[in-house]
Amino acid sequence: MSPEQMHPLQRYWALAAAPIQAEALSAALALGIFEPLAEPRTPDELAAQLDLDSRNTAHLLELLWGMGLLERSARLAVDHIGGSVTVYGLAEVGRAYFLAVSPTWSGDAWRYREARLRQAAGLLRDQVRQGAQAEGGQALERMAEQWAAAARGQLAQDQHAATVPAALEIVSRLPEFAAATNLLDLGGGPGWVAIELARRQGGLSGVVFDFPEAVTVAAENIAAAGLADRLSVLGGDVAVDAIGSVGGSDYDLIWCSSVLHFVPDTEAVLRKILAALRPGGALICAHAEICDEPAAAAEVLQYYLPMLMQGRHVGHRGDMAAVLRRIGFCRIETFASALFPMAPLQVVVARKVA
Ligand SMILES: C[S@@+](CC[C@H](N)C(=O)[O-])C[C@H]1O[C@@H](n2cnc3c(N)ncnc32)[C@H](O)[C@@H]1O
Repeated sequence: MSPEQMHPLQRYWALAAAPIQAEALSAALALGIFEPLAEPRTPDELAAQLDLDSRNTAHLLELLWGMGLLERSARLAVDHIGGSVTVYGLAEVGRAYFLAVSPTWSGDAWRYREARLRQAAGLLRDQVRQGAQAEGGQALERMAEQWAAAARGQLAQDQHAATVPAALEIVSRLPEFAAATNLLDLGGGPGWVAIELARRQGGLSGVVFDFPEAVTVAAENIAAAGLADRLSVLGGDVAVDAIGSVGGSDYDLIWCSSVLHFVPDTEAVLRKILAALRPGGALICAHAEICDEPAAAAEVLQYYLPMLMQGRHVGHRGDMAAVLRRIGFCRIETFASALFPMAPLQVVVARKVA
């Protein structure tokens, strides 16, 4: 049905109903419903296995099927007299992202996002009335610890499920990638982007820069991946500390995704990036920008409004490219990438003059 055929109130009613779908997924994760459904089962079989109410298990499975997480099919009844019974199994998306044994398991990342957004929604009214609450002196330290915890949890899951495949796709468009030797993954958290780029391109060495607490996680992952001879870590605050080099040589590729929203002065960090690149080197920056088209703007804002209300930076479409041009980057390309699970991100590739 096209949007013109929908009742104008439908999208607002859908907002009121969204917590039911969110809770259905939340309950499925909490009750461990996806694991047994790796093999198709009837609602009765599943309910018996997990000690659940049979009737309401059937209702929940029907909604999860409607949400695209499960597949539904008919199976001949055991006694062959009662015709067929309905069985539910995992759909592709359920198997890839919500089965705990999957390498792209994203259950914790989804739960984290859902809880954070619910919490942020609860603050919104007061933030509009009173503005952002001032953060105390311990704020940066606490934030660095929270990012380190994220690097062990939801951020690693996000990287395996989305950021790494997106990064591999994005660099495959870049003529510079095949010849790149020195990479910086700026604000790289657990470091999986650097690790997978290094695996893809055997001539690549590099550095993962992040808060000291977070890069210890990256260092562990690099060691476990057997790449400690090519990748190292550097801990610091990008707003104040130097961002290093590879063995004294400038970087020829800098990857920076979803980091600059968190720094107080984006332009200052971009100037630092420009200085750290060798002539002809490229920055790839993936980040959210607010679009001019209303529905697309709402899609971005539903995730980033809480950050804006805390006083963080989220620019409008084209802002980042304009700053990069102004401070001296050249050959700037911009495109939207839908390979990220929240709203599409803007990808800006910008080069230092050769
Ligand atoms: C949203 S995560 C993105 C991580 C990674 N780039 C990705 O796309 O998966 C933001 C990262 O930026 C790092 N970060 C934020 N502010 C920073 C700062 N001032 N200095 C160093 N790292 C920072 C955080 O620790 C975190 O790892």
